[in-house]
Amino acid sequence: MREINFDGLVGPSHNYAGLSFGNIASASNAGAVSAPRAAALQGIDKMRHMLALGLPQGLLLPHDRPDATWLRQLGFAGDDDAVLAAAWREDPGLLRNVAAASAMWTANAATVSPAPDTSDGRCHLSVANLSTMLHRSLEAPQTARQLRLAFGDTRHFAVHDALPAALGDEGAANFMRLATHHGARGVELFVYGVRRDTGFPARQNRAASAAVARRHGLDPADTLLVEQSQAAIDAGAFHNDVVAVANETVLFTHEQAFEDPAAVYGFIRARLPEAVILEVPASSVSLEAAIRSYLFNSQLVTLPDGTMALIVPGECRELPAVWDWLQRLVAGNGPVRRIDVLDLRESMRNGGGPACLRLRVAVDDAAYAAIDPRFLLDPARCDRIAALVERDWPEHIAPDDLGDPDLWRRCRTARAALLETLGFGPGEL
Ligand SMILES: NCCC[C@H](NC(=O)CCC(=O)O)C(=O)O
Repeated sequence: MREINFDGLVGPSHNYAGLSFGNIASASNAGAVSAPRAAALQGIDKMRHMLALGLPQGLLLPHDRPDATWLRQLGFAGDDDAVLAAAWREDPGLLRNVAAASAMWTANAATVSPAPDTSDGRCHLSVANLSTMLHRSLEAPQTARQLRLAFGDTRHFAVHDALPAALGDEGAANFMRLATHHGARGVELFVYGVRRDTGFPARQNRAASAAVARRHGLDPADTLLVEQSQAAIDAGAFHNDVVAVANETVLFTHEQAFEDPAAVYGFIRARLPEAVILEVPASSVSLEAAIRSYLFNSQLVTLPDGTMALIVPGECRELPAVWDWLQRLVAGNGPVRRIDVLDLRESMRNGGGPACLRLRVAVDDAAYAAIDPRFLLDPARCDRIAALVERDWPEHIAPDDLGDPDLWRRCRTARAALLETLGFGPGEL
């Protein structure tokens, strides 16, 4: 069995509108000028890097933005440009929401339970409703269409629609799986937050996590619902993957990630005695430093030789406490043998690190062969996409550009050219 990372390609409308309350990077860069072309190229470089490490790599596509179809529900009428112009005039905030390129963070696209864990032996994917943030709540229908195309073979895959919006669900960013290896039956941890009336929102509802586990046919004995710590949410960890990441036998976590860490570690150790829990104490790396550097939003991956690599964002090098800790991690004789540093600054400035940009799907050979190959990458396809991005993606977007009809057309044309290059017919997505 192998694990494929499906990265979201950064869409041509990538911008800094400051839409995510509780996401400190998004709020503090509100109003800045974005660089969609550079952002997409940084993401493609990450995909190329994974391929060069000998790992399979997939792609999910940018959604249609700005989304005039969604605005029509609000009573705006006419052709797309008329709808967008009216929204910009009457309520610019609405236009900012429908212009967000946030589908790039595919860790929030769905929750995935690989076949060894489920009762029917298929890989189950539940589309996330992302209902806590307006701009992200638009994503589910287009995500569902893509996942149904990519994973349409029902002998191997089951794709579930998003849960009702009242139960906020943010997908795999609040989910961790540990197993002896990708192909073994694993334990699945669903991390939720408890809603309060003040402070930053808890985006993942406990009942949503439980529903996903139930729909996927998981064995309750191998499933744990875990409360995210209030301290982590308050410090800006709007998703659990900002403070913890797991891969096969390894859990890499901040000491303050969970409300009751001892219960989490105890459950893992009881089910998976060979588990290695790498807990970073607050005395070495504070929650604040963890969130600023996105240390835990790294991709922890198993290389073809069986050792693990940690793919970290460049910001980790800028904080001495974090960088020192990483040096100590590779110097020890543990499972993580290499640290690769990637520049993802454009995505990071909206609160999305390496792990946010990817959705993991573990499959055996037969299921791998059943995936629609248009969603899989090799170096030549990466080059073709990069050439298109160089040609068609806007170089910069300033906040007021979002009201410019030229930008809307550019975004539409760029996406259409991408879909055509990748072999998707008109109306397929
Ligand atoms: N997993 C990383 C998700 C980051 C994402 N940021 C955003 O949507 C920022 C968009 C903006 O502010 O324009 C979020 O908070 O859900």
